[in-house]
Amino acid sequence: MSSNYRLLVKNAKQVVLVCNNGEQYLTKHDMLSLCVIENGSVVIGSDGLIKAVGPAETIGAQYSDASFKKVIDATGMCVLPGLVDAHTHPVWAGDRVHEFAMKLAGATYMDVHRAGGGIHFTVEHTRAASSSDLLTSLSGRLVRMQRAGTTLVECKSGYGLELETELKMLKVIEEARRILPINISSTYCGAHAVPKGKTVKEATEDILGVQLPRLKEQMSAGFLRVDNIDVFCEQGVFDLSSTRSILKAGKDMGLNINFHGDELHPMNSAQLGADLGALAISHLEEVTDEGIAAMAKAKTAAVLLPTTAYILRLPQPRARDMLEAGVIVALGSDFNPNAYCCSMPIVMHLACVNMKMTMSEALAAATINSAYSLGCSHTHGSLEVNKHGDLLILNTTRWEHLIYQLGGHQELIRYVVIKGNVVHDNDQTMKL
Ligand SMILES: N=CN[C@@H](CCC(=O)O)C(=O)O
Ligand SMILES: [Zn+2]
Repeated sequence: MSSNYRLLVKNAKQVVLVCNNGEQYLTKHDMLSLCVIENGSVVIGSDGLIKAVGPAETIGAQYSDASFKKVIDATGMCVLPGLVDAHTHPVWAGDRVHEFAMKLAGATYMDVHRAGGGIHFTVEHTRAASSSDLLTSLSGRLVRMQRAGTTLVECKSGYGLELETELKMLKVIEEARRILPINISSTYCGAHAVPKGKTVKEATEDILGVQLPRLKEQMSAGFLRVDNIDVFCEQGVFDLSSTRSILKAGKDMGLNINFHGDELHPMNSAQLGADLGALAISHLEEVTDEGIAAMAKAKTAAVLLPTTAYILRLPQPRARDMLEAGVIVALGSDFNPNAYCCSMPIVMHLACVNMKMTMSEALAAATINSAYSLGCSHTHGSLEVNKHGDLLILNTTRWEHLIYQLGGHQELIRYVVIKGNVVHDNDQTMKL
């Protein structure tokens, strides 16, 4: 074997594959015993795809004649798949640190929203911002996520609420996709709030009659690639019937349904999503038993967002009930001006402590299941041959340290690799 390969990661103390049978998602007990190789190596080809992963000795013998552009000796270190952040709102101008103070003093999310703050505050600032300023701040946020181990991230629009700004945001996401190594799944979220001065009916008509047709044109012309459609289905935002018509129209355009539901009130969003064949529903703090059963049956992923309940002091999503019912549970940071968190390791920690998930469940949720929620688990979310060579190398001998050491990821993550290229090399890591 003498062809050229991009990367060899050799002799790692642990290589966490997550799964190794081409599973598209994991549920129930399969989330409890992840596939881990002790003393393993990984080979990534010049196309950025994984060519081999297995015991270090076997790989060493098989590839003894091969040449590699880069070799990383991972002795005493752990390798795991790049993390997948299944829910973020990273394109915006104007932070909301002042609202954080209001919420700490007792205001609820909806108190702030109804008073014209919250999403409305961000919409005003994002409408006024230039594309280049939005791209600069988006890039900084994505680099921060990447340093914390995220290699695939879902990015929503949704702070425009009218055609021009929604398109501006989606184009900024498209540009980030072009210039940055991180993988992006792009989501149109024009129904993130009812714009000031409009009724739900008028906002829905604008989305159906103006925004979606224009988006379709832009996509067909190859100017934009959008993967998912989202709606905030909530009391005082989009009701069940407007949500249904918007999601259905998006699906007819070929977009995956992936929306906000059952967050602050039980809306039967889970049942609606299951009925429409949604790939994912996020939040679900108020999901009912019927909603959980419907999602398990329809294989609609539940994207749980531990930062939301933490920051807003809401009841925690019922992760254990969902896991026991066989729902495909995924995780997201929900990065947005309300929940300013770029770190999936912190999200996994919160999921374990506050939502009672095990560390294995949290890692499966933040890799293969998050990839499934974005329709990408055939290419991402585990270390298997022919998948993308996206991985993390931790300066520790057990992978669980990434979750255990709250906020310790900056010291633990030595390398972040995307398609076999090192995109982050932190030689300040410490064995702690
Ligand atoms: N709940 C709706 N949307 C976001 C919050 C967005 C914002 O407050 O700007 C969420 O997922 O938490
Ligand atoms: Zn959200």
